[in-house]
Formats: sequence, structure tokens, C-alpha cells
Amino acid sequence: MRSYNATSPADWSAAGAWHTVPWSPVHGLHGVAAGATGPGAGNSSGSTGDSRDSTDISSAAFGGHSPAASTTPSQDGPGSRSGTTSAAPSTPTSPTSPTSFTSTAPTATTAPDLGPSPIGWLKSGIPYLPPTDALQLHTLDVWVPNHDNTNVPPDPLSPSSPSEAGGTWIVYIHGGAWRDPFITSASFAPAAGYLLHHAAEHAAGSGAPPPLAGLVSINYRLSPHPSHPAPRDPSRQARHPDHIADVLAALSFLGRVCIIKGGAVKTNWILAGHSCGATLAFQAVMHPARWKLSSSSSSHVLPPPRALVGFNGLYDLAGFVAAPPLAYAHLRDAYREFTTAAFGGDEDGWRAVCPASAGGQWVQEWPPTKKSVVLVQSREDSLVPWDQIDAMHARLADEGGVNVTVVESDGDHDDAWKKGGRMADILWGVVSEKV
Ligand SMILES: N[C@@H](CC(=O)c1ccccc1NC=O)C(=O)O
Repeated sequence: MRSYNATSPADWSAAGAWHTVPWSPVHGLHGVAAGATGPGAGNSSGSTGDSRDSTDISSAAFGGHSPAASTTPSQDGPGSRSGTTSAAPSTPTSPTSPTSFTSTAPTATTAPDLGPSPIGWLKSGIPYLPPTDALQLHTLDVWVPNHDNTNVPPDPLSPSSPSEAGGTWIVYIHGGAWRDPFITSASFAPAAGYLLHHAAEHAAGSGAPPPLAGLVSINYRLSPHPSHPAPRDPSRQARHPDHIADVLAALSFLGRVCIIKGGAVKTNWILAGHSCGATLAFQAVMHPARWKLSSSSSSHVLPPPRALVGFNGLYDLAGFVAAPPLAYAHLRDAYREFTTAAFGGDEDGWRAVCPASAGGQWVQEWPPTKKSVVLVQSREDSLVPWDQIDAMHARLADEGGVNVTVVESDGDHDDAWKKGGRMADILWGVVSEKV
């Protein structure tokens, strides 16, 4: 795979249109959740020709997601309205999926009076590989907060672009067991909405630019899913190291383009992931030679993130399959199935690629001298046991040299991204350097 080095700011800004993310007067939030997932949700980033069958084996084994949340197509993602870039005042919209908001209390129940300005903008479906190489899932989405309460969407060429305001970029990698076509980059939309809300509130309250520069959510090629066959979709036939190669290609794209305004992301960003997205986030800081990639796709253009945040992460697949905790033993075959689809059948190979079990001293392969890991897990997670973060924590403690924080969250496995509020609060804490 070639890396993307032909991108000029103009190329990037031409990649799509900005969509406004408005306030909602109802919960002090905007309608972020409906259609946050699902092939094609929010952009062209999903896969094709597939629909969630609520009785499929993965749904049966893993509980599935609510069809309402996973199959409602939304072309525009979080709270955005139809149409393209809008510099016009946005009318706040109600959340279109009330269930998505029921159990996560927003930090503020009353929106500050920001007038008609949106709280931010979204550009989705941005290809991170050149057109000759890019498959359907080689895209990412970018949200930028409205730092100065204007109605002008960001222009990467403009010196007054919000990206100028500094702050930390958050880059997010979605989960879905390396294969679920209904969990895409757009699954970050609920958390992104809350984060933009935090940023707008911060700006309204203090007049100071928020600590958040922007958000990026990455798609990557998926492995085949027996319940959602897509034999003709080349972006659904991935096998390790394709997933991590794509993540590294996306990061390298971010380092080259001006999205990040001459490089704010280059020095100040954090990498977060949910479930197998957490596995990928940790793999992204391990030495790329471990993945035996071609040199161009493994070239690090971005300096490494200052922090990793893993939500409900998978850190030791071989350990789980060898000895699952009693309450999760019924998932053993399902784990074996998706792990084999993603990494092949060799269990020693699983050990070598998982961050809690990989040989060598990978923490030292992650260069910053001051680096942090935040491990977030819920005891109510019906798919991933708590002992995954125990294994990860033990491994990090063994190697040392990294500041580890364990955060207990609540809710089931996919609630973390479906609801998004707690995920956003934790990420806000990290960008504010409170966590
Ligand atoms: N919905 C997924 C299952 C899934 O996402 C999953 C199941 C068990 C443990 C972790 C999971 N996801 C991690 O990314 C599937 O259909 O395969």
C-alpha cells in the first residue's frame, strides 16, 4: 500500500463538505445518535449491500445493537442537517433517537445562549489513501468545534481556521471485533456531539479557546463476517496486518494534510479506541516492524500520541480463549471465530499481536518520555471481561515508564459509544489533562 503524500490543503478541503452540528434545546445537546452507525451512516464510509439481522449469530452471541440505532441511515452524522456545508444559522434540532440519550446525563442541562451558531462542523468520508488505492472503508471523519461562536465553517486554508486555536486533537478508532460492518467511524458521533458541546460550553463560559482542537474518527478495512457476507467488497476481506496498516495510513495522512492546520495534531493528540479499536490504538504505538508492513505504509509521519485511551478494550485474545472467566465462557467460540477471521488460526500469532501478551518491550517502542494510558472498563460489559484491563495493566506495570489510570465506567459493551456521554467526559478529562 502506498502512503498518501500528494495531499495539498486544497486537495483536502475539496474532499467533502462541512456539515453544521447544531445545539439541541431539548437536552442541551444535539441529535447526534440516530443513524450513528451502519453502513453508509454519516458518509460513504460504511460498507455496502448489507443489513443487520437481529437474529444473526453475532447478535445472538454478542447481544447485537438496537436495530434502531444501527440501521437508521443518516447521511450527515451528528446533529447535522441535510445539505452541504452550511454557514447559515442552524436551527437546533431535537435528538432523533431519544433512547440514545436516556441514561447519560449531559454535563449541562441548559445550553448557554450561543445564538444560532452551530457548536461545530463535521466533514465525513474523507479518503486517506490516494484515489487509486482507496477502498470504501479507507476514510475518516473530522469534527471541529466552533471556537469563536461564528457561523463560518472551518477552512483549512484560512489563517483564522478554528484549528489555529490550538488544543488537543482526539483520534478515535471504532470497535466491532474487526468485522462488524455496522460499527463504523460514524459510531463516534454521539461522543463527538458531547465533546463539541463541552467545547462550546467551555468557550462560552470562559471566553478562552477550549482544550479541544478537533476530533477524527477512522474507518479501516474489516475482516469477513459470517452473518454479513460481502464477498465482492474488497474492503471487507481484511486479515491482520491490514487493519493496523490502515490505521497507520490514516495517521500518516493526518500528519501530512493541513486539516490539522500546519501540524497541531503533530504535537498534541491522543489516540482512543473502543474494544478492538483499543487493541488497534495500542498496536499503533508499538513498533511498526512488528506488523511486517511495507516501509511506506508503516512510516510514521505523526509523532506518537501523548496518551492512549482504551474503552472496553481487547488486550489478550489468546488469554481469553485459553481461559475465559466463568461468566464469559459461553463467548469462547465466538471469540475464537472473530479472532481467527482477523488474525488467522495460529494462537501464538494472537499472543504476538495483542498488547498485553506481545513479546518484547513495546512500551519503550512508544517514544514520548511522558506518556499516559487510560484504561476504561465497565463491570456490566457482557462481552469483554474486566480481566482484560487487569492483564493490560499488569503488562504496563511490568514494563513501567507509563502513567496508567484505570477508570470504571458503567453500562454494557456498546453503550460506551452508543450513549457517548461518559466516553466524552473521560476524553474531555484527558484533553484537559485532568485524567
Ligand atoms: N458485534 C460484533 C461483536 C463485537 O463487537 C465484540 C464481541 C465480543 C467482544 C468484543 C467485541 N467487539 C470488539 O471490538 C460482531 O458482530 O462480531
